[in-house]
Amino acid sequence: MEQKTIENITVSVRIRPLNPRELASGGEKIWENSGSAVIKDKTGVRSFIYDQVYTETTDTQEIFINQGVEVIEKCMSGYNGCIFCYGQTGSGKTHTMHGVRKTNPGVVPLSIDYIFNTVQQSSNKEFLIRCSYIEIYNESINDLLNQSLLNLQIAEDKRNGIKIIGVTEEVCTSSAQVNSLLAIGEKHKNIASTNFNQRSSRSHSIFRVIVESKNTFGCTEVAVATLNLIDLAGSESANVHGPTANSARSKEMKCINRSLLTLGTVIMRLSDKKNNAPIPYRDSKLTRLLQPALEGNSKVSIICNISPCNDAFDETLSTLKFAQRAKKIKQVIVKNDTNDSKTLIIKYEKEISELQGRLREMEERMLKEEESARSIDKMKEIRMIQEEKERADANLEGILQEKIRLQQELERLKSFIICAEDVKPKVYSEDGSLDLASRRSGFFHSKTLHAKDLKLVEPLIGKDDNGNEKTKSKVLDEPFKKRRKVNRHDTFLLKGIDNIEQKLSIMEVEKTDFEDLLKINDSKPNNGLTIEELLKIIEDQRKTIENQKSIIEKQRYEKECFDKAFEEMNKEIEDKDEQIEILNDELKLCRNNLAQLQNKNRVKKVTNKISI
Ligand SMILES: Nc1ncnc2c1ncn2[C@@H]1O[C@H](COP(=O)(O)OP(=O)(O)OP(=O)(O)O)[C@@H](O)[C@H]1O
Repeated sequence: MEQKTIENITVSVRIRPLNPRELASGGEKIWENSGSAVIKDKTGVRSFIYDQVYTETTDTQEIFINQGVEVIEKCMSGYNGCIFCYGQTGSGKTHTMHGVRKTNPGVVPLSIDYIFNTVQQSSNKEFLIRCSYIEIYNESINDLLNQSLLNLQIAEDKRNGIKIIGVTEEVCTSSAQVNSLLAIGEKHKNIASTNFNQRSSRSHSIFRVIVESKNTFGCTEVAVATLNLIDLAGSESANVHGPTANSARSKEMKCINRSLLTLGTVIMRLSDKKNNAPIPYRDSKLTRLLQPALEGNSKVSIICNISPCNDAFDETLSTLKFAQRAKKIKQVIVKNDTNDSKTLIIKYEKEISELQGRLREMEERMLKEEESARSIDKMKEIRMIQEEKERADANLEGILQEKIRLQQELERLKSFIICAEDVKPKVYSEDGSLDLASRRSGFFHSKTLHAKDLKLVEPLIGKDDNGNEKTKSKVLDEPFKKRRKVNRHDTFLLKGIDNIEQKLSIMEVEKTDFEDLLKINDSKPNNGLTIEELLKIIEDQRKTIENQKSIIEKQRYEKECFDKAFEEMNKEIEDKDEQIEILNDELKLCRNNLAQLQNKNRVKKVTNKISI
C-alpha cells in the first residue's frame, strides 16, 4: 500500500553573530528573534514567522536536532529528503552545513553519523548506502570525488527521476568512509576569497546520499530514498568583490545569482497555487537537480542564514521573503518502495545469490575432483601395495631359502656331535686297543670326540712296565691339552647351533606372521580396508622384511664366525689325529718293547730251567 504524507516545507532562520568586518565598519544588529519562531526588525515594521528562528548563540547541533533529524529518519524509512541552506554570501551557510568537523560539526557530518547510528540500531533491516558529491560551478556540474569528471550531464526518465550521468557513486559502510569522501570533495570545491568572506563558496555543492533499505526477513520490496544536503553559494552584489573584481569572479557571481534567482522563481511559483504557468526548473542546473525534491516527493528542510547587520538589510529581507514563500509550499511525500532490479540492494543480493550458487557449484565440482583424485590415489596405493607384496613375496622366498640353507647347515653341524655311546664301541676294542678299522673309515675325520672317550684312553696308555698307573707323560700331556681345546670348541659349536636353532624358531614364527599377513592381503586385497590400514600393513611388512634382513645379516655373520671356528676345529681335529697316530706308534713301540721283554723273560726262564 502506498504510504504518503502531505506537509509543508520546514523553514527555519539562523541569525549569525556580527562578524569582525561588520563590527569594524560600525554595523548594527537590526534583526532579532521574538519568541522561538518569529524574527522582526528593530523597528518592528517587518516581522516573519517560521518553524524556528535560531539566534547567534544557537549551535549547529541543536539546529540539526530540530531541522535535520526528521528528514534523515524519513530517508532511512524510504522517503526522499533535502536539507539546504540559503542566504547571502557570508551569512553562515557553509558554517551551518559543514561546520568544523571536530569542534563544531555541521548538518552534513551530523547527518552522516545519524544515518550510520540508525543502521546500527536497525537489527531487522539491511541497508545499502552510496554517496556522490558534486558542485555546480558556472552552470557546469563537476564531480567533486573525481576531478577529471567535469561538466556532467543531467538525464531524466520517468521511473528514476533526474540523474547525473557518469557521476561517481561510492558505496559506503561507515561514517568514517563518508567523511573521507567529504574531505576529498572539500579539497576540490571552488572556494575564493571575497570582500565578504575569506572562504566564499563559488559554487553550489550537493552531497547526495542514496539509502536503499529492506526488511531482513519476509518483504522483498526495497525502499530507495535520496537525501540531498546542499550548501548553496550566496547571492552577491557587485560590492562583494569591489571594483577590482576579475572576470572569473564576475562570471561566478552572475552564474550564482542567476541560479538563485531561478530557485527563487521556482519557490515562488510552487508557493503560488493559483499560477498554473510552467515552473522553470530547466532554467538552471540547480533547479533542475532540485526539481524532484521541490516538486513534491521529498521532505524538505530549508535553513535560511542571515546577517543581523543593518549593512545587509536588503539581502536579509530578500532571504526572509524567500523563506516565507518556501514555507507555503506543500509537499506530498510518498514512500519509494520498489522491486526494481536496478536497486543496488536487489542487484547485489542477486549477484550474491548467483555467486553463492557458483560457489556451491564450484564446491561440488571440487568435491568431485577430490573424489576422483582420491580414487586415483587409491589405485596408485593398490598398485604400490601389489608391488610391495610382490617384493615381500620375493623376500620371503629368499628368507625361506636362507632358512633351508641354515637348517641344512644345522643338520650338518649337528652331525658333528656324538655322545659317548656312539663312540665307545666303535673306537675301542675290549682289550682297550683302538679300533683302527673305524678310524680308517674316516670316522675320526668327521666326528668330534666326547670328553668321556678320552678318559677311556688315559688309563691304558698311562700304565708303567709294572702295570702301575703312570703319571701323565709329557708325550701324553700334549694331546690331552689339545683334546680339552677341542672340548671348548664343542661348547662354542653347541652354543652356535643353539643360537641358530633359536633364530630359526624366531624366523619360523615371523615367517608364519608374515605369511598370515600376506594371506590377509591375498584374501581381501584392499576390500574393506582403508588406505590407512593398507598403509599400516605395508609399513608392518616393511618392518618385518627389515627385521628379517637384519636377522639374516646377523646369521650370515654368525655363520662366518662359525665357519671360521669350524675350520679351526677341523685343524685341531687334524692335529689330534696326528697326535693319535703318534700315540699309536708309541703304543705300538711299547707293545713291541713289552713283547721283546716278555720274550727275553721267557728266554731267561727257559735258560734258568735248563741250567737247573
Ligand atoms: N553562526 C555562526 N557563528 C559563528 N561564526 C559564524 C556563524 N555563521 C558564519 N560564521 C562565520 O562567518 C564566516 C562566513 O561564513 P560561511 O562561510 O559559512 O558563509 P557562507 O554563507 O557559506 O558564505 P558564501 O556564500 O560566501 O560561501 C565564516 O568565517 C564563519 O565561520
